[in-house]
Amino acid sequence: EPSALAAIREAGVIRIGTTGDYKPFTYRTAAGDLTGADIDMARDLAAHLGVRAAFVPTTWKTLLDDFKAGKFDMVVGGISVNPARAEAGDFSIATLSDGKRPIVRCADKDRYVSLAAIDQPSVHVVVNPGGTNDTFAHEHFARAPIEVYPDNKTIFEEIVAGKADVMVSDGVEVDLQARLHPGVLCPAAVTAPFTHDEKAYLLRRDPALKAAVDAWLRQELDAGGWRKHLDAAMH
Ligand SMILES: O=C(O)C(=O)C[C@]1(C(=O)O)C=C[C@@H](O)C=C1
Repeated sequence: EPSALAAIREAGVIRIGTTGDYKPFTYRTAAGDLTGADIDMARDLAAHLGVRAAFVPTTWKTLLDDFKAGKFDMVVGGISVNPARAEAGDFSIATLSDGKRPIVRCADKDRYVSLAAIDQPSVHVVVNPGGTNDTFAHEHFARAPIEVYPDNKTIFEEIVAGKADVMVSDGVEVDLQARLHPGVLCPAAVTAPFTHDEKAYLLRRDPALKAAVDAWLRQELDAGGWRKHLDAAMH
């Protein structure tokens, strides 16, 4: 059986799974265009490999099954490294380190600053299903009601509208959504993030593919290519 990298080169295309619902990493606009820092990176990688990038839609709930079913060669878009994913494929070197923090209405920013303060029967936690936020919420909140909300593009409006009080999510997303909702949504004033997570690309298991992606990514990280795409997507 040829290596995944050889198959990609042979086909002239790399198939990239992505959810398209997670700014600043992967976001499908109303016009249908995919944008985001990891989308830009995936396009650059395809160009570097001399192949076409074919994006394949997936969801946080189905991402791992779709990957295992062979629907794509890699997965991008704010993907946290976790054991279940690492068992199914290879992770690239990390693009960034992040951690989960609460985002709340600004009036509550000094209130929901610990897991204990959030985990109360009167506090409504909202979570998008299928990703690491979902796992985190169900592991840490036993008393607070958890609302599973299916659309990560509009989930923050639940907090704005007062239908939910807290979402615990990746720091990069918390900071961006606070910026997109000025004076309305704020990062809670925690002293430290609740978790430490690495973001990386999930690759079909193949030493040649991992070597090629890591060498290219090392270069992008060192030369500022990644930073440029991330900064652009944060504005
Ligand atoms: O599953 C992951 O790796 C993620 O980090 C994705 C995840 C999540 O945990 O739900 C992170 C933040 C976004 O709000 C949407 C998806």
